Amino acid sequence: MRTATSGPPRSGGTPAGAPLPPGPRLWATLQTVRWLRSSTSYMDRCRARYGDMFTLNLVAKAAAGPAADRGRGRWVFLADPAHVRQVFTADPATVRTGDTNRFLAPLVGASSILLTDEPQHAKQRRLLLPPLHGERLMGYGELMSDVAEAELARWPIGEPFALWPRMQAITLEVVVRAVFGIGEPRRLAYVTGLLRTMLDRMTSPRWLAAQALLATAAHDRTGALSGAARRLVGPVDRVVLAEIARRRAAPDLDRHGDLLSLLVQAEYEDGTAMGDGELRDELMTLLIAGHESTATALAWAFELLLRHPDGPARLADEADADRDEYADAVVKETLRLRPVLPFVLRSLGRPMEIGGHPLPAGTWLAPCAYLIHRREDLYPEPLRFLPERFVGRPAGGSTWLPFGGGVRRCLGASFAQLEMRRVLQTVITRAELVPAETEPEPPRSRFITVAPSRGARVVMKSRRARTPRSAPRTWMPG
Ligand code: HEM
Repeated sequence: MRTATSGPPRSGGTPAGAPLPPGPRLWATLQTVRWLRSSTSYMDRCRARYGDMFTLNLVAKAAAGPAADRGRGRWVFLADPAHVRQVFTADPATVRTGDTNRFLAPLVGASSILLTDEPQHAKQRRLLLPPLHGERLMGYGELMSDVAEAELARWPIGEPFALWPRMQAITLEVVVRAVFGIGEPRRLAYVTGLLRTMLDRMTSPRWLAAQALLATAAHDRTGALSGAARRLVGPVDRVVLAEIARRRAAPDLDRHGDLLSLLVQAEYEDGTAMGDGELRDELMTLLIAGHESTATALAWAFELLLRHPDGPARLADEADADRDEYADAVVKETLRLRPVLPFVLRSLGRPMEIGGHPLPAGTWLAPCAYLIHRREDLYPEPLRFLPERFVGRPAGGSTWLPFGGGVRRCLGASFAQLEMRRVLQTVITRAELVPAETEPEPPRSRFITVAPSRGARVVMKSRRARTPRSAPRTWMPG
């Protein structure tokens, strides 16, 4: 076994022979074990040792599929905002994303927006973006508060429980209702139940281990499903395709406000519309991207806010006065300190020089929100949860990156922030919550997100009756 030393690693050599930025010289398997034990601590240690640009050699080839062969599991982490800006604003033919998301193909389907690159990706974004922004978005605010209200009524008083699964229930119901417009309770329970089962199985350690071992058999470049994946996704697929058929047959489609109805009517620039397969893939993408990440971010928001002196009281006071500034700051600070997706991935379609390092085509880059958010020069006392730093101050374009950036920036960023504000406001104004344990919860990696290790355990001391809102709330778009 080799030991960690500084300087350019031999193992960091590229197919073209140029050395990648420095990084640990351990075998890839050992680096992967350390990464799996705690990806965040490993990133912290590597940044302290190698600086703002370092290379990890991870056993990621199998999990990412054949397209990763060129990257060979070596990821160049970027923790300097100037380097990340350069990547996010680069020509899309040079900096690509589809290949790096290939491992999601069994779940989201080969034509998902997550897996395509320009020019197809831009066409898909033009269709998917409008229903998730502006006026349309505001229409979902009441739905979010109502779902949170109903969920809160089911929580026990005086007993410890984990908030994370409760947040998953809220965000799953919100996204299913927003996407499909299903309000009928039995059908809603059926659809959310199917999705929950699929997601729980696909993010279980057993499934992930099987994926890592069998990934190349599980899907090919076109994203064809393996038998195991098909058994898990099949029932959800059938429900999604049935909803698409129902919507296509609806005589009053233009009166529906749900995302599916809008997408069925949407047209590409050449006047064509999405086929059933494309619609299925985009809907699965929205359902999956739209629920787990928001639930985890909400669990972190409660875990951090409930330990912050005066935080809950200030958020409740402002909510009662129909003001959103502090809630918005809590959301931004939560996503700064605990970005649920700590980094994004890009692959180089052509050579590129970053920070004096010539990087050959095929290199994988990891613009790293987690490390940038912890820079003392950008955020004084970076390890403290201080929502006040965002009150009256907008988040910086290349210094606050929980939603990634450039042409791939999260399509649901505004939706997610609205949902986080509404759920926080509903719960904090209606319930007195305290942390169940005195020790703060450390981060723990789960699938591709980083969640509170104990699931954000709390005790609800009391619950209050609902107070009607006087007027629609104002809010700051993310
Ligand atoms: C707190 C919650 C969320 C977080 C932290 C989050 C984060 C992210 C990140 C980091 C990316 C990758 C961006 C990049 O590669 O530069 C992404 C992409 C995406 N997200 Fe989210 N997301 C959240 C919620 C949502 C919601 C609610 C939806 C939809 C309803 C959504 C839909 C998407 C889609 C469709 C993409 C792919 C965009 C593209 O490739 O063009 N996300 N998200």
